Amino acid sequence: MVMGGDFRQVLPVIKRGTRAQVIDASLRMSPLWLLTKKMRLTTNMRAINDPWFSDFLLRFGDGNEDTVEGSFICIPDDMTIPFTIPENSIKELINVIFPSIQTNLHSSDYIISRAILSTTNDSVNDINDQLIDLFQGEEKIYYIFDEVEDDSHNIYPIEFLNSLTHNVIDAEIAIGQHTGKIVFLPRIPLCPSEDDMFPFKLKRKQFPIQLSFSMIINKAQGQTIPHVGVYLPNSIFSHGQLYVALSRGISRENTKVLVHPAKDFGREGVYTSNVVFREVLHDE
Ligand SMILES: Nc1ncnc2c1ncn2[C@@H]1O[C@H](COP(=O)(O)OP(=O)(O)OP(=O)(O)O)[C@@H](O)[C@H]1O
Repeated sequence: MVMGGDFRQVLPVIKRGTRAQVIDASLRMSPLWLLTKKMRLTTNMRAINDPWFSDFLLRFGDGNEDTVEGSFICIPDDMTIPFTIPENSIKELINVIFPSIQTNLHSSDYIISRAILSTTNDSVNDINDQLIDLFQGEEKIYYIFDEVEDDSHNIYPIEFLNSLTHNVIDAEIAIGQHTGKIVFLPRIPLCPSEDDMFPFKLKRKQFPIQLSFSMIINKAQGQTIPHVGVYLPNSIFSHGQLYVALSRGISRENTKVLVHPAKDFGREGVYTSNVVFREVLHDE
């Protein structure tokens, strides 16, 4: 069996887990780790043309970058969007990552090579809303359809009748091995699983799609984003989050960070927190 990974990146999520529990769940702590033959990939192919950027990623990913107050690292000025007031700064970040968007709305090459990453669904939704508002054209509403599983009485609710008008979305695949293919996306039933929010099981029929001009950092893991914006309205809170966000980029020039509000340490530069659990990186 061949496994691949980078312990500088975010670790498996343990709900409400302590640092010790999160570390304990890592493969690094498994007895299997000692029996594994390790091979190291040492060249960052994604950022091959920007050695400074590769080194910077490794420095703070390994927890070796100089810090202030234990965990705050300095982001070089040219990689930052100055924070003024929230609305203006976010607009500026959007303009830098999605320049001339009005003339590129229909270019899939343009759209798939850029994204803004953030920490919470709220900020992601806010940025997605601002970007989708820039698209012109007729708005169509596609209703979701909620039902309680095994509820046989509520057979034809209004939402269901509504759903008959637009049954599928026809879409063109923009990325990956099926690029260019036209596909029909139907609604599929989704059941919110883990959280026992309700005493019954809710089934929601909806289109399995999501705007992705902006996405949360964990969702971006594994992707290459040539023009990446990172919006940090609050501090990074887990191991490897800042590293995953910034290492999606290919160069210092095309990676922009907006920290809100930037913590003032009475010195030049924009500082943001970086969490590194050194125990998973080094045999200690
Ligand atoms: N040998 C190579 N030659 C040229 N480009 C490469 C090579 N290996 C990887 N790349 C490019 O580098 C980028 C990152 O590759 P890949 O997604 O496989 O890395 P990864 O280790 O999974 O990264 P991460 O874990 O950070 O997401 C991709 O754009 C890929 O095309």
